[in-house]
Formats: sequence, structure tokens, C-alpha cells
Amino acid sequence: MGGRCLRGGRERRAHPRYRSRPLPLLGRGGQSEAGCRSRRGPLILAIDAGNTRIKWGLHDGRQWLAMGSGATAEAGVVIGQLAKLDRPSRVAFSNVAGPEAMEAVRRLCSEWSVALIEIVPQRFQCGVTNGYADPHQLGSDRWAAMVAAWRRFGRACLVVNAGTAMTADMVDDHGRFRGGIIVPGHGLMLQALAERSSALDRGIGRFDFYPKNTANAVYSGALLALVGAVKHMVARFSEDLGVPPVIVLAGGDAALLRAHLELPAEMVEHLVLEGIVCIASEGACP
Ligand SMILES: Nc1ncnc2c1ncn2[C@@H]1O[C@H](COP(=O)(O)OP(=O)(O)O)[C@@H](O)[C@H]1O
Ligand SMILES: CC(C)(COP(=O)(O)O)[C@@H](O)C(=O)NCCC(=O)O
Ligand SMILES: [K+]
Repeated sequence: MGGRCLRGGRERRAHPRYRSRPLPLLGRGGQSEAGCRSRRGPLILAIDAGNTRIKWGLHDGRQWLAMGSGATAEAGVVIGQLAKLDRPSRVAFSNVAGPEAMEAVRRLCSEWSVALIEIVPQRFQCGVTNGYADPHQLGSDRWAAMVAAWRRFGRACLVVNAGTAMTADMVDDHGRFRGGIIVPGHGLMLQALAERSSALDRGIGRFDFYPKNTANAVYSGALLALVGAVKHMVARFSEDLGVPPVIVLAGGDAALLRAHLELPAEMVEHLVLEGIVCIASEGACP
């Protein structure tokens, strides 16, 4: 069925860019290790359930064969539709969205009789050491994103995932996760202000460095809060490292953030899915 893509109940062909992308996951610095580059591995269905969207991709060890996304609010439907895909040899799942997504993925795996690999942050995995006091407390999406960033760049990174929440996680040049922050994402900041104040629900604004109405003031303020946090972390982490880290941007609001960051940054569209495949294929390469 290669290249089929499902989104929000509709079936469509995968966008051409999803068909030819090489596996950028195996080996440091974005280089595939010899022996893995040309080899197709077992089919892995990677699923990333975030608090707003569920993203998924079917990977054959070399490239994405199909990808899609749907609303977390319809987790049962979005995940149920994946049963139409070719049966993978395993399903690898990062879930920060809660029990409904978990139940739906369990149902899918039992329908297919395939193994379910749940992404659970470890103390050490795929070259990354987890600095959290309790490694399991870390979000599995953050962990997968850091694994993917380390595999791609192999040097110090600030891994920024701008979704429902924005997380910014510092990985040093030894692959050690040193710590990271969680802040409400852009949409959530706007929603919180609209819901918890009487005068701030004035429609959708746009960015203006000199905002002159309420909607623009709220929109620009939330965006600059995110940009400011990232810039501050880059400045301080660069000082500690002695060199600037690679800024890796992912998540639904990555492009918005990049447009205002004024720093060189690498946008990696499917960072969390890449990390999930990486973790699920651990040990597959010699
Ligand atoms: N098609 C889309 N559907 C929903 N949100 C989107 C979409 N495209 C971009 N976004 C933006 O991305 C954010 C969600 O990003 P995402 O990384 O998927 O979050 P999460 O992992 O928390 O579910 C939303 O808050 C919204 O601002
Ligand atoms: C911080 C998050 C809410 C981000 O979720 P997202 O915005 O991707 O939906 C998620 O990674 C999470 O629930 N983390 C657990 C707590 C932690 O990482 O410390
Ligand atoms: K996030």
C-alpha cells in the first residue's frame, strides 16, 4: 500500500516528499551507518500522541512510506484508521496525551497481533544520557526528540518542541541531557489569557513589534515570551559550552518560532517520530 496517507477520516496519497526521504536516524552527525543505509528493516509504525495532535509515520528502516496526523480529541478515530495501513512488524508509541490514545493503540496492536513498544525515557538510550532526577518523569516526546537530535547532529543541541507546550531541552556535546524547560505554547497562552481575563478575548491578532491593539498585543507578547526564553537559553548554554549549540526546532509552531528567532536554527519536521523509530530500531545496526 506504500505511500498511502490518512488524515481526519479522509484517505489521500502521501505527499511526494514523504516517499523519498532517506533514513537520517542511524549513526552520528546525520550519517547512516554502513550496512544500514541500503537495507530495508522491519516495518515500524511510529505514533506520537501530543496534547493537540497525533502524528504517525510508517517507516521501513530507510524511509517514511506514509505519514499523517489527526486531532488528539478524536484519538480513537485517528488511531483506529491506522488499521487500514499495511501491518507493521511493530508499533512504537510515545504518548503524553492520556489513556484514550493508549487504549486505541493497544486495540490496534491486538487487532494486528503486533508488538507494542512504548517509549519510556531511560537513564541512557541511543547515546543520550537522561539528566532528570527521575528519568521516567520526563515526557516521552521530549526524550524521543533528543534522541533524534543527537543522532542527526552529534553535538550540543537545544531541542525546542513548540506544540501545546513549548519545551526547550539542553543536550551537551557528550549527549547528556542537562535539563530543560516547559512553558505554555503560543496557542495555550492566548487561550489562557482569553479565558482568565475579561478584556483579552479580542480575536486573533498578528505579530507587531509595536502592537497597537489588544489582539496584536496578546499575540505578539505570547510569541516574544517563547522567543525570549529560547534566546536566553541559547545565550546561557553557549556560555557554559564555550560554543553555540545547534538550535533544533520541531512541533506545530516551529515555523512561527523560527520566523522571529533571528538565530540560525535547524527545523526538523518529524523530529519526535524520527526518535521513536530510532529507539524502536535500537540494536538493529551492527
Ligand atoms: N494542522 C494543525 N492542527 C492543529 N494544530 C496545528 C496544525 N498545524 C499547526 N498547528 C499548531 O501546532 C500546535 C500543535 O503542535 P504539535 O507539535 O502537534 O503539538 P502537540 O505535540 O502538543 O500535540 C497547535 O497549537 C497549533 O498552533
Ligand atoms: C511537556 C509536555 C506536556 C509537552 O507535551 P506536548 O506539548 O508535546 O503535547 C509533555 O512532554 C509531558 O507531559 N511531559 C511530562 C513532564 C516532563 O516532561 O517533565
Ligand atoms: K511540545
